[in-house]
Amino acid sequence: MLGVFVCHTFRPKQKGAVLQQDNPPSSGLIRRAMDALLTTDRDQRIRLSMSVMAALLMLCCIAALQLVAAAGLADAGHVHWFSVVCSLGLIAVYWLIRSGYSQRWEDPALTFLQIVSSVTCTAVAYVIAGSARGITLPILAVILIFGVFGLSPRQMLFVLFYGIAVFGVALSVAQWGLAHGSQPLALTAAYMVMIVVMLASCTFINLRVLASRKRKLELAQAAANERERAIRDELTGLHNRRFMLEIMHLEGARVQRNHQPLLIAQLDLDHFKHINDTHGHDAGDQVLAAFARTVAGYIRSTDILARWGGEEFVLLMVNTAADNGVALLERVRAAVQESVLVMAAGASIRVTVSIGVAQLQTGHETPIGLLRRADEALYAAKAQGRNRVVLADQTLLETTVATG
Ligand SMILES: Nc1nc2c(ncn2[C@@H]2O[C@H](COP(=O)(O)OP(=O)(O)OP(=O)(O)O)[C@@H](O)[C@H]2O)c(=O)[nH]1
Repeated sequence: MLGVFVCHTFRPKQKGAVLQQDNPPSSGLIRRAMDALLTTDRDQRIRLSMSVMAALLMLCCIAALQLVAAAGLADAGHVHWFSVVCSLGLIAVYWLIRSGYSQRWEDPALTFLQIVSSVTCTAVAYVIAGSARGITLPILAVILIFGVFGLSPRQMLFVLFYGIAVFGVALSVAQWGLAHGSQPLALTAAYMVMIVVMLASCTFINLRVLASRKRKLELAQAAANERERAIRDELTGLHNRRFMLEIMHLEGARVQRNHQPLLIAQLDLDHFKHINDTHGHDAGDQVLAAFARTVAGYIRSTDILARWGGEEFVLLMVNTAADNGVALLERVRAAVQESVLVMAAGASIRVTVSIGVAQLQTGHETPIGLLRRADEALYAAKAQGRNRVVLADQTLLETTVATG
């Protein structure tokens, strides 16, 4: 039963036809029943499966108490009421999660509520279980194991102190409050010691587990930050040469496989040395950053722009035909020509850009070969007077777009 429950609880959302055919005929029925019980929503399914597992555990506890009562060791009336109240509690928790009502709260899985109420029920079970009260200790242990992985450190600390308090009361009631329940005080003390040990150990493990989970997250975050730093250009915020080389190889292989057009453009600011010499290096930096923003505002989200180095940029345009790419680059060129960067000191700086662009030749051309042709086209653009777009392979486009 539990095996079926676990298999169907964590099954993938979609199953292929082949897999479904391989299943025995009853599996469809079981799956439908599981879907009805746990829903098909992945998050809800996890929450409900945990609460159903906790409920099965509590039902085992109830069954054990019923056996104890049947053996005449516990008051049947008390056990009866305990069973009814616990069952109603389990149904209420299941309903709150299944209906989606619990999603209004911070903890939609109701883990904390379930663990605190389970600890309370176990303490009550200790009181009413008579001389068989020892059976409640393993139940408490299993409940606490759920807490180790499901509670925050603060919640777990609450459970620690609450557990000590509620079991302290339960042990006192069982020891001194019930005429039929008394046992040697030393045995009660031994129970209390074991309960405190269990609660404290589980709290310790919870803190360790969460600390290592946090450390793992921090390491993953640090690795992600490091990776981001390694592929970003600090000045412009664009991707850098290293990233562009990686992407060029990946995209190059992909488009060759899928026979899609791929364009690479090299963009180089004109007479940038003059800007540095006239306005200073800081002003040059601001021009580079402003240029990056201008170009980024014109390209599509699927295009990738990177700073290749110095005042040189590379733009990769996937699935783009030569005429469309050249038209876009022409708009970029015009926008750069139009924009004016006003410096704090009052000086206004204008720049122009020369652009060489090439389309990947189907067959065996590598992205590096493509880049070389784009670079040659850029050289041609510079040679023809700058501030223009030159396409490497003129047969792809009737005319080279050239403006002065
Ligand atoms: N401010 C600034 N300048 C840089 C940076 N990287 C490179 N440069 C400068 O960019 C200038 C590039 O000069 P050149 O290669 O002669 O090119 P150019 O002056 O743009 O001339 P053409 O490309 O032929 O139009 C050099 O003066 C570099 O020092 C940077 O990060 N910031």
